[in-house]
Amino acid sequence: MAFWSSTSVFTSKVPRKILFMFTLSLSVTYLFYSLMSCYNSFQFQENYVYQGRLATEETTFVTLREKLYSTSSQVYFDEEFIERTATEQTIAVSSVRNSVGIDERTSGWARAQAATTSSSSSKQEHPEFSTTDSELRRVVNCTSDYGVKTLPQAIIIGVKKGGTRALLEALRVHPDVRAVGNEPHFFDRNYERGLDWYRELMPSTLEGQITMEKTPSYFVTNSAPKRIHSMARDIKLIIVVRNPVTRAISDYTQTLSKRPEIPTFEVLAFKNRTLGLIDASWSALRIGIYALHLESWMQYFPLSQMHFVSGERLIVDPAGEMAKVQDFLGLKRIVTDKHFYFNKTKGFPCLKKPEDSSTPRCLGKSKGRTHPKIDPDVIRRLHKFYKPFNMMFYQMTGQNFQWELEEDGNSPGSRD
Ligand SMILES: Nc1ncnc2c1ncn2[C@@H]1O[C@H](COP(=O)(O)OS(=O)(=O)O)[C@@H](OP(=O)(O)O)[C@H]1O
Repeated sequence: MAFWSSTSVFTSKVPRKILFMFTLSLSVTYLFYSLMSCYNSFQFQENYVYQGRLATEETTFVTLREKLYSTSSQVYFDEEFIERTATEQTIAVSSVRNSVGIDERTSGWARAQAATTSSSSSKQEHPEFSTTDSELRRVVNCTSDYGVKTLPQAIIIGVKKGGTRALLEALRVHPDVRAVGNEPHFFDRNYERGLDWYRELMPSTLEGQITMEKTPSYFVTNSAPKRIHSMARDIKLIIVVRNPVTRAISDYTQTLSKRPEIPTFEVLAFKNRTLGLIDASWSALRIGIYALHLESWMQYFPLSQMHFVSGERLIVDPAGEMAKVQDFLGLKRIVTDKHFYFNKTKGFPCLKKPEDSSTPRCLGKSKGRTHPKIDPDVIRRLHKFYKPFNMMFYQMTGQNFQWELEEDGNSPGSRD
């Protein structure tokens, strides 16, 4: 009672103006602390980045971005994990899943989408995201809307089974690269959906970041060069090439894993085996006639806008190939040998995991399949078949990929 009477005396004596100022200052203080809390989350996030990966680098805006996105790149690298988890790019998945031709990745993505109700809940399933620290969760909310969606400035256009996934996932480690996780197939299967649809699939980027995608079938799609050129004549094109014989076997192995009833490689490779007539219309063989496909691209793009990655070297020297790709894209050489290690079980290089994570960063089971044993005579004949086309390709690109030295078919990455 005494309290109430003294309060009313106080309010009657203190001018309303002062009371108003007092309330206002309280509100401003509250707002200030709220903002500070969000800012602290950023700081927490930054420290979190550099403890594990780039401890020697200065903490800059670029490196902050790296962590903001590095969690997603690491998640996408493991395709089994993709099947269980939808991450920030679920938007892309939901738009694409009904339209994109179903390959093993896409179906995995679709399952992930169906299995999860929201990206934030799925993030919590992952050890990286399962922290109970509310600060970390808040920073995700504070920053998830940053950036704008732009059409890609660089595309990995081929080749199927060349090592395109390994390249894209290694590139995604770079803080200035943001890429779509799955294959949009815009310029071959979804072109009628329009550029706005395509742009919507892209992840948001901040200034200075490159938007990328990979769809290996573009390289062998007749209409793709013209379509891509009409979207962006200055686009950068990356093509990962691999010994066409090994590539064909890899392609066949993939089909065989889905349809075990198909004829043998030896049967499919020939129109008439006795006459030695190779069936170049079989897509597994046709894709490997690189010179033929490259010709269509050269009608629209100068060679200076194309970069050829050796699929073989990407396995034996991933850092070396990454240095050249980063140079081509005008990026700082941030992805280096310290990001890779050779995983003996997998038989391939994998990305090093951050110190605080137990998540493996090797590609999933659909990469690095054991190839069936192919008759050595067929392999010899295929090498002979490809030789002139390979020579032409070396001439066109000014690069010798030395596939003629691998006549036994045992090139890097072939698990025969
Ligand atoms: N680091 C690493 N890990 C696993 N696999 C690797 C890696 N680097 C290159 N490769 C080779 O990539 C081949 C698959 O190529 P793509 O990713 O282009 O295939 S796809 O077109 O997207 O289906 C795949 O072919 P196969 O070995 O025949 O499965 C691999 O040889």
